[in-house]
Amino acid sequence: MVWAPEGGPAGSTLQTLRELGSGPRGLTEDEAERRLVRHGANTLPGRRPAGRLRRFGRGLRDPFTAVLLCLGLVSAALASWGTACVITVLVTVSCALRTAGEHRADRAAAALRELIATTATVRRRPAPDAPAVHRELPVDELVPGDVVLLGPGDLVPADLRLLRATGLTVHEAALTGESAPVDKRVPDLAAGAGALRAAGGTGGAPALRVLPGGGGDVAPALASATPTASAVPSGSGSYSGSGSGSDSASTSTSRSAPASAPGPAHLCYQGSSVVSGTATGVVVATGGATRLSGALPGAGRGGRERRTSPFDRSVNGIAWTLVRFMLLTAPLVLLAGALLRGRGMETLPFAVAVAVGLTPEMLPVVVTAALARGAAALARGGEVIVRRLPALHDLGAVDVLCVDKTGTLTQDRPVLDRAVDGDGADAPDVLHWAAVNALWTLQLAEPPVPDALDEAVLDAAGDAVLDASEEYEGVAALPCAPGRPLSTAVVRRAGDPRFALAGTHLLVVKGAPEEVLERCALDAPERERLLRRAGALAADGLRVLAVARAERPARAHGTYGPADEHGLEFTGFVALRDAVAPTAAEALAVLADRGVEVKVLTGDHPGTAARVCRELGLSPGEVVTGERLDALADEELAPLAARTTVFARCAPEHKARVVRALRAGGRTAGFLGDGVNDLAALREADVGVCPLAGVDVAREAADVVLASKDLTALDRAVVAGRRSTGNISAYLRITLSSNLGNVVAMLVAGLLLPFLPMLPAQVLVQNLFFDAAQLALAFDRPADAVLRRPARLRPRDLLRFVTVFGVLNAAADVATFAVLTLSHGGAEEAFHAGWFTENLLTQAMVMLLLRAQGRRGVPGPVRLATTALAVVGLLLPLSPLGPVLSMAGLPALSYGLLAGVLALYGVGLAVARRCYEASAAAAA
Ligand SMILES: Nc1ncnc2c1ncn2[C@@H]1O[C@H](COP(=O)(O)OP(=O)(O)OP(=O)(O)O)[C@@H](O)[C@H]1O
Repeated sequence: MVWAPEGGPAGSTLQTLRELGSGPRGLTEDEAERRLVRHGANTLPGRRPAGRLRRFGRGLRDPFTAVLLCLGLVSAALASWGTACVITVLVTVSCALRTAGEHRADRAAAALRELIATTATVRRRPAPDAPAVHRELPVDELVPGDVVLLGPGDLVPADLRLLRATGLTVHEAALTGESAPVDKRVPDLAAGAGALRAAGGTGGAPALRVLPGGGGDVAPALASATPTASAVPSGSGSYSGSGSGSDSASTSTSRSAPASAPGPAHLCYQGSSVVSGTATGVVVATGGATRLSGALPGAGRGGRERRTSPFDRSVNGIAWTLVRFMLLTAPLVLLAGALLRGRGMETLPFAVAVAVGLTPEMLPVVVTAALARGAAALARGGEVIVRRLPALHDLGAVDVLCVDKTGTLTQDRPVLDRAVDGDGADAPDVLHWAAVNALWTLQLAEPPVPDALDEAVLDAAGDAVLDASEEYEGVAALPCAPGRPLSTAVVRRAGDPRFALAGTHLLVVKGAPEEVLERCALDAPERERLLRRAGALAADGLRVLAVARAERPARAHGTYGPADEHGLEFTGFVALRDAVAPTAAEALAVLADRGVEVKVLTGDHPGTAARVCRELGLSPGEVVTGERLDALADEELAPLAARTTVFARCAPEHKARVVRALRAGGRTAGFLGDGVNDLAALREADVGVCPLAGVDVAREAADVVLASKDLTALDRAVVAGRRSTGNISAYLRITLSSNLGNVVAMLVAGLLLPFLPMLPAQVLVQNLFFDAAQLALAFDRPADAVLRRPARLRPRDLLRFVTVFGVLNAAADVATFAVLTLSHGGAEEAFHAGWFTENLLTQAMVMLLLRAQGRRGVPGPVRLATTALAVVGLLLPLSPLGPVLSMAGLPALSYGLLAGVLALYGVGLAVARRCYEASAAAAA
C-alpha cells in the first residue's frame, strides 16, 4: 500500500502512521523485509541500469547510424541488396561494439559505484519489543513506513511526511525548477505530537537523544516536555524552539513559499536535497510511486540538471557538420554524373556508397571505447569513479579548476590552537562559551549534524563540556547554513533563579569575526581593532571564530531569529588549525604543470585562505571577497575572475558566479568541492568533482568522484581524459582526411573515366576493413605533448586538418589513377584492383603517420591493424574474392609504380604533418 501524501490533512500524522502500519520507532526489520518484497526496490524506473538490448537500441539513435539506416533504406528501395546488406552489417557491428564497450566500462565501475551509493539513516527495530536503532541503509532498500532522519547535505531518499523538523530548508529544483531553498515544517506539531503519543501502540516511544540537563533520556513521547527545539538558519526566517518544561514547540517562518511551491510544507519529495536543518520523516512512497518518478520521468535524485557539456558541444558540432556534408554528397555525385556524363539514376547506388564512405560510422564506437577504457582503468585503480563517460573528456579539457578549501585542500580535522580575548591574551572562558554554543547547536539538532569546527571546540574544552551541559539547558539553536557563517545557541542556566523560565535567556554566538563583530555593541574603532586582530590570527593560517553573548528576557515559546542577534557583548576569539591534505601541494603542482590553473573559492577568512594557498605553493595575489563580488555586474566579474586566484568569504552563489564567469570567458571550468555550500558551483561547472567523503548531495551532483584520499588521483583522471580525447581526435583526423580524399578523388575520377572508379560493393568492403582497423586507434598511446595541455575536440581545428590532409590524400589518389591508366590502358577490373590496393595501403600509412603517436613506438593493436589492412589491400584482389568483387590482378609494373606513389605520399604526409604542427604551435 502506498499512501497518497497530498491526500492527507496536514495535522493527521497519526492517521498517516496508522495507514502505513508504522510508528515513530520505525518498522521492524522483518516487516521491512516483507515490504521490500511487496513494493520492490526504491529505484526510479529511469535509473535502473540499462540492459544490453536497451543500450543497443540507444545506439541506433546516433546521427551517423540514422543517416546510414536512411541510406540503407534507399538502397533497399532501389533493390541494391549488396549495399543494403553492407550497411546493415556496419550498423549492427557498430551498435554491438558500442554496447559491449559501455557494458565493460559499467562492469569495471560497478564495485566502486557501491562505494558512492547513497545511503539513508533509518530508524528500525530488530524485533517488535527491541529498542529502535539508527542505521545507514542503501537508499534502494527503503520501504513505505520506514522512519528516516535527514540532515544538511542529505538527499531526500523517498517521499516523506515530516514527523518533526528543525529549521529544515530543502532544495526542490529537480522537481519544481525553483532554485531558492524552500522551508519545510510540521504544521501543527502539537497535533502531530499528540498523534504520535497516541500512535505509541504501534510504534512505541520515539528514540530521542539524551539531552544533558534537559530532563530526559529516552523521552516517553514527543508530547512530553522534552526539548523539541526548532531553528531555521537561513536569512530572513524567524525561528522558534522550545525548552524543556512546558514550552510547546511551534515553528513559524516569515518567508513566504515561492509561487511555484510544489506541495504541502510537511512533505519532502525524493529528488530534493536538504540545504539546512534536520528532520525525521516517515516514508510514504518509494520507487515508481514517488512524485519524482511520476512528474519527471528519468530525472535523477538531486543530480545535476544537465546542460550541454563541452563534450556534447564538440561531438555534436562535428557530427552534424558531417551529416550535412554526407547528405549533400549523394545529390552532388548524381548531379555531376548527370551533367557531365549524361548518367541517370543508375549512379544512385554509387552515390549512396560514396556518402557511406564519407561517414565516420565508427565514431560512436571509438568514442565509447576510448572513454570507457580510460574510465575502466581509473575504476580498477580504485581511485576515481567517472559517473558519466563524457565527463572524462571534459576533465581532460579543463583549463581552470576551482577548488573549495576546507575538506578538499585541508583535512577538515581542525584542532584548537588558542582562545584569546580582544587583547590577544589567553582566555579560557572564551573556549567555555564557544563550547556552550557548540554543544547546544549540536544537541538541539535532530538528528545531530556533524560539524568539524564544533567538534574541535568540544574536544578542546574536554571536561568543561560536561560542566557546560550540567550548568545550562538548551532553549533554541540557530545553526550555520550556507550563506550564514555564524551560529547561535540560546540557553538558560539550570537552577539559577535569575535564569528561571520567566527570567533571562542567554544568547551565545560564534562565527565569522566580521559577522559576529557587526552584531556586537562596539564603536567603530574598537570593531576595526578587533577585526585587525582576527586578521592577524587568520594570516597565521588559523581558522578564526569570534564569540559573543547577550542576555535577553526569556520568551515563553523560545522563539528566536536572526533579528535577535544584535547588541552582543564581544567575548573573544577561538582560533583553530586545520592541516593541509598531505597530497594537496603535489596535486596542485602537477595540475599547474599540465596547464590547469587552480583557483581557491572558500567561505573562510581571506587571511586564512591566503596563508593556506601559500602553504600549498600557490601565489594568492589579491584576495577577492564575496562582498566585493556582490558589487560587480557579470561583465565586470569576468575579467576579475580570470585574474584572481583566491576568493574568500564566498557564499554558495558567489562560488557559482565565479565559475559561471570563467565559463562565460571561454574557459573550461572544473569545480572540486565536498559540501552543501559547493552544490551550486558543482552544478555550474563543466565538470563537477567531489571527494568520496563529500555530502551525499555533492557526490550526486558531481560527474567524477575521487574515491581515494590522494588528491593526485585527480591528475591521473585528467591524463586519462586527455588520452581518450587524443585518441578520438586522432581517429577523426585520420578517418575524415582519408574519407574526404577518397570522395574528392572519386568525384574527379567519375568525371574523367568512362566507367565508375569503384563499384559500390568495392567502396563498402574497403570501408568495412578500414573501419575495423581504425578501432585500434581507441587503444593508442598519444604523445606526451597531447597530455601536457588541456585537450578538447575542436571542430574548427579538425576541419583545418582534414582539409589539408584530405587534399593531399586526393592528390595521391589522382596520381594513382594516372599511374593505373598509363600502366595498363584503363582496363576496368585492373583499375579497380589497383585503386583498392592503393587505398588500403595509403590508409594504413595514414594511420601510422597521422596518429597521435607517443615516444614509445607503435602499440600492439595499431601495429596489428595497419599490417592487416596492408595485407588485405595487397592480397584480396588476388584471392578468389577478387573476381567476386570485379577485381583482377595487376601487372608487376603497376605494383612498382604504386610503390613509387606511396613513397612520395609518405614523404608528403610527413612533411605536411611537420609544417602543420609547427604552424599550430606558433598559433598557440
Ligand atoms: N560550526 C560553526 N560555528 C560557527 N561558525 C562557523 C561554523 N562553521 C562555519 N562557520 C563559519 O562560517 C564560515 C563559512 O563556512 P563554510 O562552511 O561556508 O566555508 P568553510 O568551511 O570556511 O570553507 P570552504 O568553503 O572552503 O569549505 C567559516 O569560515 C566560519 O567562519
